[in-house]
Amino acid sequence: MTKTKRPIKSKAKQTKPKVKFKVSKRTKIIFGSFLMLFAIGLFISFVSYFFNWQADQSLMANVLDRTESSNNWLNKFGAYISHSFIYKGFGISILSLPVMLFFTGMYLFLNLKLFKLRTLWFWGAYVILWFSLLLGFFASSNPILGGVVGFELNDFLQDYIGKLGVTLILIFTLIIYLVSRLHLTPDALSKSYSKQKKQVKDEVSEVEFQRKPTSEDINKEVEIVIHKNNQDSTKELNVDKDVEIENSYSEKIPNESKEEKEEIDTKPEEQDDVEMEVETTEDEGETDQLSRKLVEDFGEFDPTLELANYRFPSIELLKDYNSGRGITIDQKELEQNKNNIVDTLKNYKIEIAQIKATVGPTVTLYEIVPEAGIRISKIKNLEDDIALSLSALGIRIIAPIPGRGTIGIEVPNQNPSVVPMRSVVASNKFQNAEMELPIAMGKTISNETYTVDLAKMPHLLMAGATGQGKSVGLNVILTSLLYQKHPAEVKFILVDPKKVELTLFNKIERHYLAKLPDTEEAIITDNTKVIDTLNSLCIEMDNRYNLLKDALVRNIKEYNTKFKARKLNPENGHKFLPYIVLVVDEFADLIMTAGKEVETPIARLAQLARAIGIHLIIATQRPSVNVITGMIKANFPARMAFRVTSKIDSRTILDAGGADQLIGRGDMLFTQGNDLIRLQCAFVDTPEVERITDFIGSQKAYPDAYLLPEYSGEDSGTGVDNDIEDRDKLFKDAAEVIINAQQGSASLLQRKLKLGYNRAGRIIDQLEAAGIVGPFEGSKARQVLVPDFIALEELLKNEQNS
Ligand SMILES: Nc1ncnc2c1ncn2[C@@H]1O[C@H](COP(=O)(O)OP(=O)(O)OP(=O)(O)O)[C@@H](O)[C@H]1O
Repeated sequence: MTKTKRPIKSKAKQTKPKVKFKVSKRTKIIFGSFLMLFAIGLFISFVSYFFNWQADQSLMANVLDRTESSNNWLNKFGAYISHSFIYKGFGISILSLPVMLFFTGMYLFLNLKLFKLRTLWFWGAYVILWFSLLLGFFASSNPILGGVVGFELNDFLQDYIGKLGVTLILIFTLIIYLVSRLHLTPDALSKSYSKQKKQVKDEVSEVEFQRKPTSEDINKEVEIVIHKNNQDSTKELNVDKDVEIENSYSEKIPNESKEEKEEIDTKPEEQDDVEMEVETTEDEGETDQLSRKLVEDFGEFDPTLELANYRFPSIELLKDYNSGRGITIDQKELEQNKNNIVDTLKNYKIEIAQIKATVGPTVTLYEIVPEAGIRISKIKNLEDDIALSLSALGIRIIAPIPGRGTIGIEVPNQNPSVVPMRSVVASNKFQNAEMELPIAMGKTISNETYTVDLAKMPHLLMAGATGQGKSVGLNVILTSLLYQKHPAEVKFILVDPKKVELTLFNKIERHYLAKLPDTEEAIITDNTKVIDTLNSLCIEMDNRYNLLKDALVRNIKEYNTKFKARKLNPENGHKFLPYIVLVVDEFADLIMTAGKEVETPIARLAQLARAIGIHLIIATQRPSVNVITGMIKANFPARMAFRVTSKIDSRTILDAGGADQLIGRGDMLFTQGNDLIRLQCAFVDTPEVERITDFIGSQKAYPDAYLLPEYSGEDSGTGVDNDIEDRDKLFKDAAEVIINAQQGSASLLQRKLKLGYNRAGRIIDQLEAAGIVGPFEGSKARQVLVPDFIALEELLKNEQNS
């Protein structure tokens, strides 16, 4: 996308340089050197004027007389020009003029970009005028300090606003200069103070470190290295520390010096070549400069600022089901199972070389290494016999375990332990997860917390027979996100045809939920609303793609980074984009009632929405092929299967058996497209979710839920029908806005009346039908056919009468 866009942009600019660079390089060098020399001459004559100005006063009347001479180092010319600029002009502040001229000359001489001089000249003139006014105010008796301009200006101003007024003007204009030119805001001052303090501190501590590393330093070192590099030994520390210091050093400096470096790098190129490349860099330079300046002034854009005081729910809101008890290992049970497995296999003449057990929360994995020459398929076929001999449900044989070279037999524990949500949320793995949308799903068979990134999945299909843990699973996903993501960063769209499962999330509507404009409830329980919402989400997707295209980025992460760095202008429609997670409970129900109408937008979203941060989670009790169609399945690589009732269902959801042999209560199989992992889903109960949503709901919220674009069905939007009854409520307001601005555009209505794109478009159509705006004219705004409000009133009155 980037590659194709750039040439177009530069092509458009190709016409410009021809006009801009008409002055040849040679002319520039000649003119530049003239300016520099002239500036030097001017400076010399100004300086010498200060010593001779009184003597030269009398000379001014007959400058052209050859017999007269002046003490000015540039003789009569110097005396005359200095007199005009200093005495009759701006006083000593005019000394800046030769400096500015010199720089201009230098820029021309070196063929640098002249646009940078605009600021120099503007602020140079500002300084000259300000000093002239200041010196005219304080030193009016000495005419060469403030010059005639300074004196007269003071005189003029004092006649109207008095001395105090002039003083205030001087102070105010000084503030303007300090803030706008030197960026000296109180914030910046305190920042630079603390930065300097930190730098001094760092230097001191570095010196101390080099002199004599204390034990504390070494500890710190260990921490840092472990953080960066997971598998290191203490011996390597010193080496790593060096790397560390170097890294931080080179990380610290560049931000500013990078700029310089870039400039230095580009210089030689610029001198040699005035073609396209020069233009492109100039363009980028300008945007970069502007965004850098904005970031310097205001810092990076912080999407969480509107709810800056938002507090994340604390872990205390979750219950500790095991209250300190870990997984209990029943040695007797382990021994018994082992013997049973060995004996059963022996009955079929399968000798075992080695056996090892890993105890998980719900199942124990026995890994066996059979004697050489035993066929794996033979063991696989004994699944039922082993189950019988162990008299246990839910035995699963994994032959072989990928990557381990062993055969696994999963045997359910007699006393399975619950995996509390609290324990997974508190785990380091989840807390330090560097993921966009981290989810703490539960624990693996080896009792490790299992976290996944929803953004990477990118969509999840969830199935399980009734009562096997789907709703708990959905709550685990949602609460994981609530524990990690600020309301500005993620929004949920919840579809709950059962009307009971997700209602608790109603309380966080204005924090975390997204909904269609003009709807009361954010949680969707009505199937027709689902269709509207899905279509609206498709519009949101298209809008987001346009924004991404415009920003020349490939995905939402890059887009948001660019937006935070203030490189995207909000006035062009750019905004921080939160992730959107659509959760559909009971998908089968939806497909039964709405069929294709739901399937098409879901499939479309699933195919395209990953890059723009829309992720789908679909849960169903009945994973039959008419519910999870091929089209849907192909676009949902991540699957989460709780216990299902038949092998066929397991195949539909996982493309493999196994889900029918799970033991329920959160026991599940999870795949992201490759390996199947058996997990025990974390458990979060309704009262816990309620506590979390209460906690969030009691805090300050946004004025409304995140509004999705309006979608109003297929029959609206395009037809131009002048039916007064059917007109939008805001029709008249919209007409007034359009007439006031004399510009017929939907985006104007969107901005002024805060409408969705579709609604604004529909109103424009109605305005066209009513004869208030003209027809669509491509990229141009529509013509406004009504000149003023009186004409509008008349038109509307006539309509009503007719
Ligand atoms: N991860 C888990 N750990 C322990 N127990 C669980 C877990 N998940 C579910 N359970 C138990 O199973 C019960 C039913 O779970 P859940 O309500 O999630 O089922 P479901 O699949 O949503 O059923 P339905 O489709 O009928 O709504 C829970 O009340 C709980 O007792």
